[in-house]
Amino acid sequence: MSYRDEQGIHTDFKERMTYSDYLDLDAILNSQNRLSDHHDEMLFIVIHQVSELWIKLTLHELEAAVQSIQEEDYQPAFKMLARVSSIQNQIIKAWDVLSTMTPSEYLGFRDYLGNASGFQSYQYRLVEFALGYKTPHVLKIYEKDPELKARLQEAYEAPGLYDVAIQALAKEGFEIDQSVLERDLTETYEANDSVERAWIEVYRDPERYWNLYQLAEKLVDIEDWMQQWRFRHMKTVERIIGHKQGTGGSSGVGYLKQVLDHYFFPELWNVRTSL
Ligand code: HEM
Ligand SMILES: N[C@@H](CC(=O)c1ccccc1NC=O)C(=O)O
Repeated sequence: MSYRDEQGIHTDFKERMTYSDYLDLDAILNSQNRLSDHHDEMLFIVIHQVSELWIKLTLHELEAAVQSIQEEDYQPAFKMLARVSSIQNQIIKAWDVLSTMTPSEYLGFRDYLGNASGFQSYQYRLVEFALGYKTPHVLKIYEKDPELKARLQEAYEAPGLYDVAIQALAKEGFEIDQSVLERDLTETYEANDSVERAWIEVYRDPERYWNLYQLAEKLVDIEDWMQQWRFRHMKTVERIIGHKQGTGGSSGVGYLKQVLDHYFFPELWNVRTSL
């Protein structure tokens, strides 16, 4: 006879549940569809799929962290942001595996990729948006997919991690320019003196502003790892395709070098000089 356990779960449901069903492994493990019969295409697909899965978890954590910070519930936010950094560290290690692929091996199946490119990774754009980097041209790619476009548009207009961190500074009593507090969220965040002055105070007296100080350092961790990911991507691309044009239509390595110049949380880096 079937009955419920102390958590209200049916025992016959428990008996039916399996490892594969729970994890939907059929869907996941039947999604490595090579277009060529080149041995290394499997590596290429798997690296991208695991990266996208980690990015999915990153977004889940970032969205919840933004909400916690807005609610001034800092401890859970710190935990989630620490997890994001740990995931970033994990994805960066994937470049070591991918680098075992030589230029000749990649060229053996590159043509099959057509115009597909990491440039089209919408999850990567959602991370950039969550970090306040709002580049409008990336939205155009998704015109043909209204559902996806709507999700991106929403994130594009929403406050990012740094916006809520700056609101936290204002809630603590720091004088932050209205132009920042009421900024157009669809623009990429730009450095502001009142924000830098506030962070300087926080860094001069960490004990007094312990939550804000911890928050700042978590943001620096995330930006630091993000830059390391971008750098390893650029270098891996250089060792595999040199300065060839990208399948997405960009200059390739030149473009990837250029995005490295962008700072997500500029004042947190400036503060190091100003202190
Ligand atoms: C052989 C390996 C790889 C090569 C040769 C490569 C090459 C490139 C190039 C040339 C671009 C510039 C856009 C273009 O014109 O196509 C690009 C962008 C991008 N790639 Fe890769 N990539 C590789 C692996 C990866 C992996 C493993 C990921 C992880 C998900 C990834 C994610 C991205 C993302 C997110 C962008 C957009 C970057 C931006 O706009 O800032 N790529 N890639
Ligand atoms: N942009 C790459 C192609 C590429 O890397 C790619 C192609 C399809 C799916 C994911 C990719 N990865 C990252 O850009 C190239 O120019 O070779």
